[in-house]
Amino acid sequence: KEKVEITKAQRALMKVIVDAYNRHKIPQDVAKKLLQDQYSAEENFLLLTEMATSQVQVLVEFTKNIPGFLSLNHEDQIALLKGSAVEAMFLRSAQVFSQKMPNGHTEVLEERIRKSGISEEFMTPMFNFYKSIGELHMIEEEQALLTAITILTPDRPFVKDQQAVERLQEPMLEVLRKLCVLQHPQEPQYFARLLGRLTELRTLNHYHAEMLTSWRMNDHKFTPLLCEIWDVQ
Ligand SMILES: O=C(NC1CCCCC1)[C@H]([C@@H]1CCCCO1)n1c(-c2ccc(Cl)cc2)nc2cc(F)c(Cl)cc21
Repeated sequence: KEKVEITKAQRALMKVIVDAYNRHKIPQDVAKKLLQDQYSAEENFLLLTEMATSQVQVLVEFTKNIPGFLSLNHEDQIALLKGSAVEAMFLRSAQVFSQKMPNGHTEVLEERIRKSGISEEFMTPMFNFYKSIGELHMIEEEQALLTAITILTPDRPFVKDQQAVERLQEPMLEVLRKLCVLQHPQEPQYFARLLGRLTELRTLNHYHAEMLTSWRMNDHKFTPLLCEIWDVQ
């Protein structure tokens, strides 16, 4: 039976990541807004682009707090942010969707999102992902570490020094692995399931540009930042 113990240094690393994650959380009010009123496809699209734009800004701030990130090659820093922004947005959306809500609220939220203007064909993969994240009942340390691990994916397009990124990602993976063993002792496969979600997240990457351009409305307007980050317009 492996005696798992998180070292002082690993606890310190986890604290830096969780503090940064909590400082840079997107306001949960997008869920509240969607629960309050029904919006037109145009209003929903505008809400999404506004939320996604501010989430990218928040993601940059969070990433700057990842120990060692700012010492990476500058082009690689951009490549990591550009390569992970969409996944970080879906991961954050899944975490917002999975948060504990009063009875019946999640169903209303799901209904509102299903009717928000997104094409039917993307609902299944998107909600399958949201529900698989929900089933994990992640604690905030796991959410924060998983977001940092997603950003520090070495094999993003155009990353030159992949080894440097691996050297930053590995300690995060090790802390998360230990945390999973300590947090879910009855479930030895929990860590593997968590990493499996990152594979599912990459498949949503493929759909996102089409999800946006097929939004049931004319004339899809994006902010300049989203044009940079998303492969749209
Ligand atoms: O704003 C959203 N997500 C933000 C993004 C930044 C981080 C915080 C959450 C969108 C909403 C969906 C309805 C129409 C308005 O947009 N959204 C998406 C979503 C994201 C990408 C695409 Cl292409 C389609 C849908 N899934 C969501 C799950 C949820 F629980 C909630 Cl509350 C909102 C969610």
